[in-house]
Amino acid sequence: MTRITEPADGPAVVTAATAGVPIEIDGLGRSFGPVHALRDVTLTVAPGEIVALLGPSGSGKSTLLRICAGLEEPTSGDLRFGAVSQLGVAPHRRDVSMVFQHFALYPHLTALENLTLALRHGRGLPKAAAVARARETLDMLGIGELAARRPAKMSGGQRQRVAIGRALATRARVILLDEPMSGLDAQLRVDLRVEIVGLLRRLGTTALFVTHDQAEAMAVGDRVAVLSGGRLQQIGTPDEIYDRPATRFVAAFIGSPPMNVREGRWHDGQLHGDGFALPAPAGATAFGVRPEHLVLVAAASTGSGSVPADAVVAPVALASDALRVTGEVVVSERLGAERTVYVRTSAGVLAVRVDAAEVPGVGMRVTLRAPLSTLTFFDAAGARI
Ligand SMILES: Nc1ncnc2c1ncn2[C@@H]1O[C@H](COP(=O)(O)OP(=O)(O)OP(=O)(O)O)[C@@H](O)[C@H]1O
Repeated sequence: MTRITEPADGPAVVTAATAGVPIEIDGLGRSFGPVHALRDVTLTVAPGEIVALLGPSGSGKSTLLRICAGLEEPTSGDLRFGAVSQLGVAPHRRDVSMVFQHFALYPHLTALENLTLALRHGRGLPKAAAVARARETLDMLGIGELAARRPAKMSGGQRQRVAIGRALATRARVILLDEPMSGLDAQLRVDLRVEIVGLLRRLGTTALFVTHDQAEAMAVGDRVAVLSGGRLQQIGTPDEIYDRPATRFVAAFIGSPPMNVREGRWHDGQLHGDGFALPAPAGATAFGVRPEHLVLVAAASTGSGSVPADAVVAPVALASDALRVTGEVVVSERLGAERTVYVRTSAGVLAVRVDAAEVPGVGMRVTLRAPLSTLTFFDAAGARI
């Protein structure tokens, strides 16, 4: 049960959590004619857990969310909230609340009235209780001063805060958020996501959060579910998804820039490709290496002769290097404390993450190295070996 207390020195706060129910998505499929929007998706969300649904456009994220909301029926599989199947249960009979990409606030109502209406009609609260809950929720979101304002007189960020407030105010045990912050500017998105996560945690609501922004998914989700072509590629904590991608798709989708992936042919214990040959497990058809695992060593040729190959001292013993390619720096991008350097090698253009203090200039000849322990191998079906 959620409990509200009123501290002497501030707005009401929710002190107890665990209001959420578990969600079991069990072999869900959804076809639209020949289009398989979802294929055999199975995942469980724990009570109070936030799972981010991440994938490119058309991967099935919204369809999965709409099935959870009851706006769409699956073609196969089951959906349970707290062990109770929701198939055939009308949206308004499900204990869910949804936040859409577009605010969908009533334009003729103030912020307070928008929330109050949802609580009176959606949850059947008596007027006084609905107004009190609405005010408290606006305060929790730091927008109490907007209570009397209509949507037309709010900024986009304020409108979306009110829309999120309306969904959270209902205290539904499942909250579904469909790209709730797209359309807002970058800084506002970061601020708002911190607030949303904080609120969801305080309320203990089970949440599914759809986004195609991987940084947002990794920041918001206790776990991230990566979808591609209607299939669940992997579900795991942000660390698991990043450090141990289950498939080649996840490896190349997560990370900025993502993992460098190169194809080859395996024989005699090695993966052979254009410009490389590596010791590799049997069945490997591709290897991947994260940009931060490549060690960049200057190998420039100057007018007076060669610079020593290890002019930039690398903390990796040469003998253990599985990968060693040479090339030329083609782009160098400064990103805060780090720099991403793109190097054209015989194995194609590889992205390398270096400390911003290291400045390999464009046109510089460099060697890239990586020990075997940092390489990931994939089989012909794209699964990690
Ligand atoms: N009502 C529909 N009728 C026909 N096809 C549909 C319908 N809804 C979704 N689809 C198709 O199902 C697939 C998945 O769509 P969905 O909207 O779930 O993807 P998404 O990952 O949410 O994409 P986006 O990030 O662009 O919103 C797409 O190929 C889409 O065209």
